[in-house]
Amino acid sequence: MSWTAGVLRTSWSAGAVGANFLCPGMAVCPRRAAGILLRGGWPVVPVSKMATLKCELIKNFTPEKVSPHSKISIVGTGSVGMACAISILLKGLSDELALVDANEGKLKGETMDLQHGSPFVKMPNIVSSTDYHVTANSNLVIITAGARQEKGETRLNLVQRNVSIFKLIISNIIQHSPRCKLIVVSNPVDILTYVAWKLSDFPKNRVIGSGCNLDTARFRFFIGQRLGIHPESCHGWILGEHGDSSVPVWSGVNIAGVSLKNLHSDLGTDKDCEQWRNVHKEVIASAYEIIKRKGYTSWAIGLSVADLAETILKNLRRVHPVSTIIKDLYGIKEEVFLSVPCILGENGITDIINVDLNPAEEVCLKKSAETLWEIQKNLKL
Ligand SMILES: NC(=O)C1=CN([C@@H]2O[C@H](COP(=O)(O)OP(=O)(O)OC[C@H]3O[C@@H](n4cnc5c(N)ncnc54)[C@H](O)[C@@H]3O)[C@@H](O)[C@H]2O)C=CC1
Ligand SMILES: CC(=O)C(=O)O
Repeated sequence: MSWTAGVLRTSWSAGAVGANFLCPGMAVCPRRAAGILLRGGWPVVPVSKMATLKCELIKNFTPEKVSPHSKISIVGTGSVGMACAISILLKGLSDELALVDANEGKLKGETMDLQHGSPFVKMPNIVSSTDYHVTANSNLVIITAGARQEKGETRLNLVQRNVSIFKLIISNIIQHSPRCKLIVVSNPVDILTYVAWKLSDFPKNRVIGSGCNLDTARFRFFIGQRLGIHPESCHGWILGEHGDSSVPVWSGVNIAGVSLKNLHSDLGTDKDCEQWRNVHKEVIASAYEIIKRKGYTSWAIGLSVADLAETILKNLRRVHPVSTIIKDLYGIKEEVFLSVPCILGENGITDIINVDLNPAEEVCLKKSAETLWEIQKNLKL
């Protein structure tokens, strides 16, 4: 591990270690460089001693130039960013993970803490810096930086503070990774995905909001709780705005292809004697409840973002409810981002699944779009 030129780095390949600990060219035979001292915050040790042991242990075949093939960067190392980081590390999704945050002390602490877990994960490099050069050539950049809700505060209330932060972040990301895919997580996520799309000038397929991926996970969890079935086997979708005006698609809820609506026609309506619509109310209340109790939400969003990252990096073409521009769908005329089921792969969002919404669901979606547009149209980007 080393802290040089503002980058905190771990690196295990022969060439990279040589380059980090010694000067270029020394990886082949560090013995020659006896007497040169290490730089950058580390104890000054005569290189000859360390190099001798390394030379005894390792016969280097070829100096290795390391360039990551599947690099993920996370901007914002707060509760959400670190939950994303650990979930990605545990899945072994990328060969380099870069972390950026404005708070240098916290960034260093979080990076060191993750690096010390390296023996238990299969990712060679964990790097971090307050400078975005550390994110260079990322395949995927995940943005979790910004203000979070206080107890009882709505997501939409965060918009102005986080738009200002995004102006700085997006210009830096596109400078260093002009071909990356972006996953926006910071709230209000649908509006900030629009902001990221506008500021980056990226094609729409490469700007993805985590959107209702989390709401849908919560929906499946609560359905599973009621039925005593693992959430993985409970199928159902929440679409629209992440959070308060999200839309549950009751007609699509099924277990093993058996439609719950066919079994119980009042499902999701106020006439329902079992009040299944409370499941959706619980989904909406979840974030407020968790924030009241622990101050923030983190684990479920981290796991759900890692699931999106896996689909993208492995080009799995799985379908996820993520936020994308839905102008001209469902009669929506404005440039708003809302969640619909999208096919994801190495090019980001390649296709959208046409969901047959009933008139009431379509009205709800349009209402969300209007609410978001009312805020978006006044944003100064
Ligand atoms: N879309 C979703 O489903 C969810 C979204 N969120 C949102 O994620 C965001 C982050 O939440 P937490 O991690 O709990 O907040 P946090 O306060 O723990 O972390 C935010 C981090 O952003 C950093 N930051 C602030 N300005 C920055 C800048 N200009 N450049 C780089 N870093 C900067 C801060 O130093 C801090 O480390 C919030 O907007 C929250 O509402 C949270 C949970 C779920
Ligand atoms: C905070 C937030 O957006 C959530 O947990 O749903």
